[in-house]
Amino acid sequence: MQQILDDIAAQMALETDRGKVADYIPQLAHIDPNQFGIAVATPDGQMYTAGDASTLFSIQSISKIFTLTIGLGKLGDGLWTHVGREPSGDPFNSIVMLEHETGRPRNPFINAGAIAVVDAIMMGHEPREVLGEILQFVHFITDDESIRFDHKVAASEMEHKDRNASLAHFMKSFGRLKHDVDKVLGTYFHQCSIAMNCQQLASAGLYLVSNGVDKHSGVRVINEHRARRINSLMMLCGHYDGSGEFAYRVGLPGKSGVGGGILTIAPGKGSIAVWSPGLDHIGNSKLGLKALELFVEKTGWSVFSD
Ligand SMILES: NC(=O)CC[C@H](N)C(=O)O
Repeated sequence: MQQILDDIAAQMALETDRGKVADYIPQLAHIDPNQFGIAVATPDGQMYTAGDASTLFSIQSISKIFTLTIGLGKLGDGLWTHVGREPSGDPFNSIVMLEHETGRPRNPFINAGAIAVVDAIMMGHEPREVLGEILQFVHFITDDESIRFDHKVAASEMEHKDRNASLAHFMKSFGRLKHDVDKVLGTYFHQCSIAMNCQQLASAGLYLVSNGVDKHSGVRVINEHRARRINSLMMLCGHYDGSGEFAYRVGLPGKSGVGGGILTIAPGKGSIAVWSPGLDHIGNSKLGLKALELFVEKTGWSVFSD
């Protein structure tokens, strides 16, 4: 495994077409695109890394896996009255379907859906309390209390909130959001601003590798059928309108973020985190996708092969 990761990192270092760093969040625009990291965590407690696997980056939409898990834990299947579970085929920040579907977002991984999930888990509480709960959850699944929000990134998103604010107000106009829009957005932007490195992220994914149980601690994080369903949603919706391409090229549940990270789950085998800040035209990490495609070719880790 170590050799495989070293080979991938060496190959990625030679790539010249690295995509474009997200600049609609100004705080992310200055990040050096010449970085690449990969980490693999396995249920037996091993961690393999290569490249910039210990450099912190903004996990952005990868955090939507964690709020979905929390939402399912709190509301059970009641969560599905707030958000659907169908792929959208549209960009992550699209508003078009909301009008036809009475303000109920297609799935929890597009921005509108993640905002609806945040509103659902707030349950009358203040952003600070909800954020405390989200961070505590991340500390719990990583067993790492050093993980923090990046307040500068969150503030930068709040300053340029127009698109997400439009989504939120539009949903509220259909009576879909219960809380004050700015409070929901503030919570959502902070959740997206969590800074983690590939090692921490790979370790965070382990509960989805082992049917909802964190094998490190032996603690059950979520029940088995919910873990399976989160993986299904990641496979179908985790890369927005690039989900089909990701399934075709990688064949594993994965969730990307505009910080350039991708968390990928190989059920029963391991959790793979990759990071390279340059994005493709859809907003998914360009080298991240390439590296995962290589990884799956070399390891045979795919839900479509045994
Ligand atoms: N795809 C993403 O990672 C998008 C998340 C980002 N915080 C946004 O709302 O635009």
